[in-house]
Amino acid sequence: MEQFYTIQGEGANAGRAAYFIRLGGCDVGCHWCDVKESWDADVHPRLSLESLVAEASAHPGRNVVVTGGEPLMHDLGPLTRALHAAGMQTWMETSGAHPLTGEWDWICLSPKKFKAPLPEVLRAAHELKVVVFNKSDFAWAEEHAAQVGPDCRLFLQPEWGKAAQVTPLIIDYVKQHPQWQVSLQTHKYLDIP
Ligand SMILES: C[S@@+](CC[C@H](N)C(=O)[O-])C[C@H]1O[C@@H](n2cnc3c(N)ncnc32)[C@H](O)[C@@H]1O
Ligand SMILES: Nc1nc2[nH]cc(C(=O)O)c2c(=O)[nH]1
Ligand code: SF4
Ligand SMILES: [Mg+2]
Repeated sequence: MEQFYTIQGEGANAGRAAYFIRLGGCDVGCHWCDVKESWDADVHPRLSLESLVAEASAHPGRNVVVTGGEPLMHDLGPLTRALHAAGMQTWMETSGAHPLTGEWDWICLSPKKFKAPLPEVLRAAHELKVVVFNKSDFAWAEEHAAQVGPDCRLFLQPEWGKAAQVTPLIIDYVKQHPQWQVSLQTHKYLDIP
């Protein structure tokens, strides 16, 4: 759908330069999704692997975030092998609702109520990032934290439209449950892509 070089705004790698590849297509249907224009894969241009990897490599940063849409709706083996061959680090943003493909240096799993994450993605995640829309989401976050590996880092991120109401709840929760960290969508505050 689009490619851009920016700063990773969210989660464990927030603040680090990264080239984003946003793949079209998502069937999860989050009502608060901030990129609904990504959902229909057919309206976006198809690019060759070679041109995508060449564009990614043309920047000083070596980190590539593959996001979407839902990237795991595609077979990500060829893309991630080509990125690794070009010396790039491969990071993914996923809901985990489709089978895991690709070679990953960092997987950020953001599970959704609308289509459950698969156990194989929960086990492989380096980071669990739960979007908090209301107070019932803390118990739901803990259910998923119980299914990830022991080294997986845990983040709570306010849903953007509810940030004024839920951010104070997240702050209180993290103070009481310090295994969790706050994740903000810092790129929105910085007004960058
Ligand atoms: C647009 S999604 C694309 C990748 C994948 N489909 C997913 O949901 O993880 C990228 C990240 O943005 C988060 N996100 C999407 N809409 C949001 C919103 N309104 N507020 C906060 N986070 C949001 C998702 O949970 C995910 O962590
Ligand atoms: N700067 C920036 N950081 C991000 N982290 C995850 C994003 C995404 O949409 O997947 C995103 C995004 O869209 N922009
Ligand atoms: S899974 Fe990700 S891209 Fe799909 S609707 Fe939800 S937030 Fe948007
Ligand atoms: Mg985004």
